[in-house]
Amino acid sequence: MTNRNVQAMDEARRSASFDSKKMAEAIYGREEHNRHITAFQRVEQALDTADNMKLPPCYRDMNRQELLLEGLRTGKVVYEDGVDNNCGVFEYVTHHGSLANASPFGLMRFLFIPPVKQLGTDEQIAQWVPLAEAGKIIGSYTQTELGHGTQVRGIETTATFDKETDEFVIHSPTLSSTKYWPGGLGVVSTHTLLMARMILDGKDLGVHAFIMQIRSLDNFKPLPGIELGDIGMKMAYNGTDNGYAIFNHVRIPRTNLLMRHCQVARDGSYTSNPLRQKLAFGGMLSGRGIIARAATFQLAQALTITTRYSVIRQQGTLSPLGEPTAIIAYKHQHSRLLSLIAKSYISLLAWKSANAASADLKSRQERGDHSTLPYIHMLMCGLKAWSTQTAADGAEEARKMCGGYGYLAISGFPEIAASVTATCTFEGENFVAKYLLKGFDAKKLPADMAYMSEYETVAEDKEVCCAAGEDLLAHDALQEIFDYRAATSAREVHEAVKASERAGKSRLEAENTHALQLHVAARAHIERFILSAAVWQLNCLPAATPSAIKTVLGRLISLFGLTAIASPLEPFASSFLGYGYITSSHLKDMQKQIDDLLEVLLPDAIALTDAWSFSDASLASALGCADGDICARLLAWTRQLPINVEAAKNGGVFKKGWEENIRPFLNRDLSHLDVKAKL
Ligand SMILES: Cc1cc2nc3c(=O)[nH]c(=O)nc-3n(C[C@H](O)[C@H](O)[C@H](O)COP(=O)(O)OP(=O)(O)OC[C@H]3O[C@@H](n4cnc5c(N)ncnc54)[C@H](O)[C@@H]3O)c2cc1C
Repeated sequence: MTNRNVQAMDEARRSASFDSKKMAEAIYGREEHNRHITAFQRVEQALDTADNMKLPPCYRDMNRQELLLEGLRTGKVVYEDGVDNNCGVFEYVTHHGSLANASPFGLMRFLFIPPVKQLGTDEQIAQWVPLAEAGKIIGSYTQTELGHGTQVRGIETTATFDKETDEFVIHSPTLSSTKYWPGGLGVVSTHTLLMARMILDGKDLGVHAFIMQIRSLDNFKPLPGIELGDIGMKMAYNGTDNGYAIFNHVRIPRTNLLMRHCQVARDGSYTSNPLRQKLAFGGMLSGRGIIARAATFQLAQALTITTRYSVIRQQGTLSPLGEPTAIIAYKHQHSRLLSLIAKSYISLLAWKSANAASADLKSRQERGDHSTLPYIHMLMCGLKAWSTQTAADGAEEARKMCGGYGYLAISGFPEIAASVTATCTFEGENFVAKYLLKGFDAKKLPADMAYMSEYETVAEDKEVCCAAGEDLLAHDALQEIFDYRAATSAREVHEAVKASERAGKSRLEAENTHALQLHVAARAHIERFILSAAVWQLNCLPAATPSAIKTVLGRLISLFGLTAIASPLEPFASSFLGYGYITSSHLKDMQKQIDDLLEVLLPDAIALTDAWSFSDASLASALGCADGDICARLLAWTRQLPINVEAAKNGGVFKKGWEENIRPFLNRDLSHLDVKAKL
């Protein structure tokens, strides 16, 4: 008997205008794609998750401790796979494609080794990095305190230098200085990279980074003077032990201060690079890039599940003959789906450009050139903020598009949506707005803001976009519209801030007064980067890339640009309308182009999500299996749920519930009431 769902999926796959494997090679690079596939296969074999008719272990009933044990089991397999096969695929993601800090070992390559390399001297790097890379120690990153999250400068934990013993004394002086949140800190890590205020001769020199051993490597007990614990269940990330720590005058060697950019000598004298603070937080740049990329993958996972589900799920009809219609055919469904698919691709392309710029900064810094640091800092903050917000909103939207089934744990959505939303929270600062204001305050606009000089005035500028009809699909035309919005909104808010300052407000107060306009200006500046970066990446594809791939990527870029401006569902669309550059006639034309693009891209939907190459096991979704046999999987997994297995053993009776509550409920004595009910 042919399976209708499998057949529908086959047809949807065959309708594509391009080969999804070739697309995968275009977005990942051929070698990386192969490495990615084989690494996931190896790990899924080792974790016994390759058989997709079996309920994935993450859906077993588990309490806090069992969830952590499962996180340790899987995290260990994944970390060891990386070491044994010299493979970097799982350095930043888990076997489910979440950001690596969802695993107890995941902070090591993400937020322990990179800052050590960035802030440590050559000897310190040689001492600590090989130990961490080989998994001989387990590292975490300890910054956030009960009283201090976003505001890192407020950190209260102290590291006071004791000249007598050549040691720093680490101490939590107040309740609010309790370290709270660090991944891996609660019960797993042996060492942590600690952010604490350095006190030398009674003088507070601000926040510095230290390496600190926190547990004995022999019996694993917290070292004397250290209280450690797990912070309990979270919305997601329950396979790892976000923890708390309180330090009571704990001594560490002076040489555990990371000393590439600052030094404390044996006699207690302090020297530092004037750029120390900027360089100290430079380690965060790569972290932000990693977060942005991981959030993009999680959005792509959610969209893969929803697209597959939408192809086989039939409800209602569009046919005059009353034949059932797959929900993907409904415009409301596929317009949201394809706009989000476009965003996921554009997000990855933009990340590639930002990552290249960040790598360029790194090599410049090795030659002592830090000139592009402020720009890259702004770029990474802005991209991270945009990608994580887009992914969190998009994953939630994708969940809703699967109706009630998207609300099931075994759909995979609760974990994806709840874990990707955390990426908006950590590394949360947004420097873009301040950067724009500084740019205008400077004598000459920085290079990345130079495009703004083409739009010198705000109120008097009555330019109107000259593109119309199909010309609005052109990337150049869209770029001009994005540039115009970014320039005018930045210039306008700068003038507003200046006016508030002239009226007697401090800069901080003025910025707070105009915070919403600043937010729009920051988003506009980042989105114009994102658009230009995506176009750049498209133009940089190797000449051998099939033209069908280039065509579809070009369409996704147009769809991204047009929907940002003209879709009624886009929250920032109105920001394009200022100063009459875009008129109602443009909007009408754009909506027509969007409609046409949606029709032409619809047959490519499955191939576009296949190209991300997520294995069934990594999606862990009964709705998202590649073959489309969704009903079979839903039912098989549902039957294997521990509650149903347990009931089946007792003839279909959920025994504990029956004995403890249901039977007493049904049999309760109602003789004191005048109740006539009798079976
Ligand atoms: C899953 C997860 C993992 C984490 N892992 C780690 C880790 O490994 N190590 C670690 O050290 N920490 C970790 N954290 C902590 C994380 O870095 C903090 O939660 C984050 O920095 C935000 O701080 P907060 O929670 O104190 O929020 P707050 O700073 O209190 O922010 C609350 C709200 O106020 C707003 N706000 C705050 N200050 C300002 C301002 N100046 N201007 C405008 N708005 C403002 C914020 O935008 C937010 O909306 C983790 C957090 C999560 C959720």
